[in-house]
Amino acid sequence: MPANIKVKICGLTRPEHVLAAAEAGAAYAGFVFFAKSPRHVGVDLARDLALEAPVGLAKVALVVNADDATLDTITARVPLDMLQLHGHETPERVAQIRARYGLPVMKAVGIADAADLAQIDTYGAVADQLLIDAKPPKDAVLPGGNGLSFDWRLVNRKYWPRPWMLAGGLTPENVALAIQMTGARQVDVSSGVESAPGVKDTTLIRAFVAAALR
Ligand SMILES: O=C(O)c1ccccc1NCC(=O)[C@H](O)[C@H](O)COP(=O)(O)O
Repeated sequence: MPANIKVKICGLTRPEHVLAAAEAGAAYAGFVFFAKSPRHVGVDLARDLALEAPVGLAKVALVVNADDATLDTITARVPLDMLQLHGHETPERVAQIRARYGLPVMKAVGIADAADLAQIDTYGAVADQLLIDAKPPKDAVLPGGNGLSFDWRLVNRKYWPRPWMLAGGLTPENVALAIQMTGARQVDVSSGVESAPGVKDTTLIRAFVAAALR
């Protein structure tokens, strides 16, 4: 029986790509609120995209070390189903955000080697979900969305009580193998469904979701 995989397409900036993700069978759409990102959306655009998203597509706001004022504005204006914290938020800050906004929180953890896996337990105690992503290079401008993968063997056959999503360098070509090697039940992609940084590609979105769900 095919596994019930959930797919998140992150960094969406255009309504046709939100629709393509939903029609292909993605479960989550991610909107990036990070000014240095080529995928950055302001609150007004994110609101329009979220309002046009088909019912059933969960809308996720990705923020990086956001303060309360920023989160107050985003959550007041954009209809959301989840917050994704992709910076250096402490476990205390994760718990605070979760309590303040009443939305499920997914905390990103960057993995380069086995020592990094401890974060999964630390943040698993306070977050609703975890995004297990490649650790960005030291000089990277972006803390995520760099199209880099980590050694999937690090998470092979591991069990964590919180739902988690595999991310980092996934593509239509490698996502099936990544799922098979890690046992992930959820996958997240950004660069791998783009024709250029920040430019999503409908054909690649469809191919990625099909490969993940097959
Ligand atoms: O995508 C961005 O521009 C971004 C900016 C700042 C923080 C995180 C960002 N993306 C994180 C994601 O959720 C990505 O989907 C995830 O890191 C995987 O990215 P990729 O390797 O490009 O598929």
